Amino acid sequence: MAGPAASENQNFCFKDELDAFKLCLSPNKEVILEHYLAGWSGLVKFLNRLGNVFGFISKDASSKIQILRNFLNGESGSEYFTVQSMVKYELENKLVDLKKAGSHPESGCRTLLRLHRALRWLELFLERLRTSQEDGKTSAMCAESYNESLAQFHPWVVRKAAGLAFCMLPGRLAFFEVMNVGTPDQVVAMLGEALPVVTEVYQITQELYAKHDLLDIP
Ligand SMILES: CCCCCCCCCCCCC/C=C/[C@@H](O)[C@H](COP(=O)(O)O)NC(=O)CCCCCCCCCCCCCCC
Repeated sequence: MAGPAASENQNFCFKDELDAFKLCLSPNKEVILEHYLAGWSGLVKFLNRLGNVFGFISKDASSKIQILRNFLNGESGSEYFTVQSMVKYELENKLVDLKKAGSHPESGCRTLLRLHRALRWLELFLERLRTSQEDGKTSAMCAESYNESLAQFHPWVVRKAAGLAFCMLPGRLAFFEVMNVGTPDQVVAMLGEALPVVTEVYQITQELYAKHDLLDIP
């Protein structure tokens, strides 16, 4: 947005947040955890701008980001440089509860899997947003994306709460304004650029987790 509104919104632009996901792929296509978490932090920041009703969602995401940051800043931090090195390290050292929750209820692998599943929701939602018509309903786009992805991993009460929260989402134009990227055309163009990156990060992680049989860890 040009003019005075731009300065009010100065310290937030959705494009910067998605750029973190661009940074998170290393030259040999490994996922750099620090940037992956920066990407998620940006999304949480955006969610907080949408209002308090999303607080229970952003709290859960923040606490998972924090768990992973603690590993990254901890004494074995270098093992957590990429998602690939994290998986290798935690599996080799038996730091993951693979079948049922036991002595490692908050492993890096388990925690990242929750964010990874949410990234699929993001991918579906952004694609709907990108291709939506002027009168498109963000709440419906959000609910459809959720039902096709994350919902299958959530118990009834979480699905119910999420469904109620989605109803509070602003309409398409107001939503674009919160993103603070520019005109609707510019938002659509930005989404078109950002989506392939989100997709690639998702797919690389998905293949890694599938290869190690980690997609169902409790
Ligand atoms: C724009 C609207 C945002 C809607 C967000 C859609 C996702 C809805 C997720 C509802 C999660 C409810 C909170 C509870 C979750 C946990 O139970 C559950 C399982 O964890 P556990 O195994 O440790 O118990 N946690 C999760 O599945 C992780 C959820 C992480 C959600 C992160 C959502 C960030 C949303 C960022 C919005 C960005 C929108 C960008 C659009 C341009």
